[in-house]
Amino acid sequence: MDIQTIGVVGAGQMGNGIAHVMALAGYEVLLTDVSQDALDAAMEIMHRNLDRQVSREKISQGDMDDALGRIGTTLKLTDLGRTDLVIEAATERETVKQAIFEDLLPHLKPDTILTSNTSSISITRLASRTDRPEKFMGFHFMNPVPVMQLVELIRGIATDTETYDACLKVVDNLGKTAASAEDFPGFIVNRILMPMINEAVYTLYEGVGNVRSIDQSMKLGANHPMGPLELADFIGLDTCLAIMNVLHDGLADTKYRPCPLLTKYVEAGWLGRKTGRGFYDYRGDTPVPTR
Ligand SMILES: CC(=O)CC(=O)SCCNC(=O)CCNC(=O)[C@H](O)C(C)(C)COP(=O)(O)OP(=O)(O)OC[C@H]1O[C@@H](n2cnc3c(N)ncnc32)[C@H](O)[C@@H]1OP(=O)(O)O
Ligand SMILES: NC(=O)C1=CN([C@@H]2O[C@H](COP(=O)(O)OP(=O)(O)OC[C@H]3O[C@@H](n4cnc5c(N)ncnc54)[C@H](OP(=O)(O)O)[C@@H]3O)[C@@H](O)[C@H]2O)C=CC1
Repeated sequence: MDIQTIGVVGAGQMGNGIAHVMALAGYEVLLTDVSQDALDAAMEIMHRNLDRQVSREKISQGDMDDALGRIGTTLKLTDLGRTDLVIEAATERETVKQAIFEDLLPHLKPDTILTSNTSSISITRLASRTDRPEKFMGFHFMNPVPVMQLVELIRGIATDTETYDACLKVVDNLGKTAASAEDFPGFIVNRILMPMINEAVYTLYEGVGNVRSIDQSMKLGANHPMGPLELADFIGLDTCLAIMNVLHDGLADTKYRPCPLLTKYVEAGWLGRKTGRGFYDYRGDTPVPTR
C-alpha cells in the first residue's frame, strides 16, 4: 500500500515530533488533539524546531515552509478517517487509546492502517478492539523524534506482512532505522530502559544518592547523554509510571514494582519538564534538583 497522508492523534511532545518528521519527509499530515491550545502549542514547537534546523543548515528555508504547508490541524478526530495511516500518540492510558480507535472506526477507509506510538501497551489487545487487527501495529518513535534514529515496529499477533512492510517503508523514507520487536510489555527499549530509570528513583528513595549525584554518576560514569532522573523528567513521570505499571502487571514479576517515590511525584502533578517540575524544578533559569 502506498502511504501519502498521515493522521496523528495527540499533539503532545511525541505527536508534534511525529508530525514534524513526517511533513519534512513529504507526507501530508493531519494532527488532532482534544484542545485547540494543544494544537496551537504543537504548531509553535514545530515552527521553533524547524527554524533551528534551518539555522544549523540541516534543512533549507524552503524545506521548512513546505513542511509547515503540509501540516493541517483539526479538533475533529473523525477527520482523520480519510488518511492512509493513523499514528495514535495520545496519553499512555489504555482506556484513552481504546476510546480513540473506537471513535475513529466508523469513519475510516477500508484500507487505512492503524498504529499506536504506545511505549508499552499490548498491540494485540488494542488491535483486537478494532475491525482490522491485521492492519494494526505498533509504530514506536523515540523522544526527541526529530533527533532519535530508532523506530520500534511491533507486530500484533494478527498483523499482516503488507501492513508491516508499508510501515517499514515509511520509516525508510524518514531516513530512520527500524527495529522489529515482539509484542510483549514495554517491547525492547522500555523493557530495558524503564527498569533502569525506576532503579535510579529507588536509589534516590533509599538515600544512596541525591538527584545531582545520581545523574552525574550515570552521565560521567557510564557516558549516558542524560542522567536517568533528567531523562525521566524529559520523558514525563506519568509516562514512566504508566510503563512501569504495564511491565509489573503484564510480566507479573516484583522486579518491575514502580518506586513509591515515582508514584508520589506523579500524584503531586510533578510530571517533569512538561509541568515545570519533577526531579528538577524548571521554573527558573537553570534546573534545580528537588531532592
Ligand atoms: C519512553 C519511550 O517510550 C521511549 C523513549 O523515547 S526513551 C527516551 C529516548 N531518548 C533519550 O534517551 C534521549 C537522551 N538524550 C540525548 O540523546 C541528548 O541529551 C539529546 C539528543 C536530547 C540532546 O543532546 P545534547 O547534545 O544535550 O543537546 P543539543 O546539542 O542541544 O542537541 C543535539 C541536537 O538535538 C536537537 N534537539 C535537542 N532537543 C530537541 C528537541 N526536544 N526537539 C527537537 N530537537 C532537539 C538539537 O537541535 C541538536 O540538533 P543538531 O544536532 O541538528 O544541531
Ligand atoms: N514521552 C516520551 O518520551 C515518549 C512517549 N511515547 C508515547 O507516546 C504517547 C504520547 O506521549 P507524550 O507525547 O509524551 O505525551 P503528552 O502528555 O506530551 O501528550 C499527549 C497528548 O495527547 C492528548 N490527548 C489525551 N487524550 C486524547 C484524546 N482522546 N484525543 C486526542 N488527544 C488526546 C493530551 O491532551 P491533554 O494534555 O489535554 O490530556 C496531550 O496533548 C504515549 O503513548 C507515550 O507512552 C513514546 C515514546 C517516547
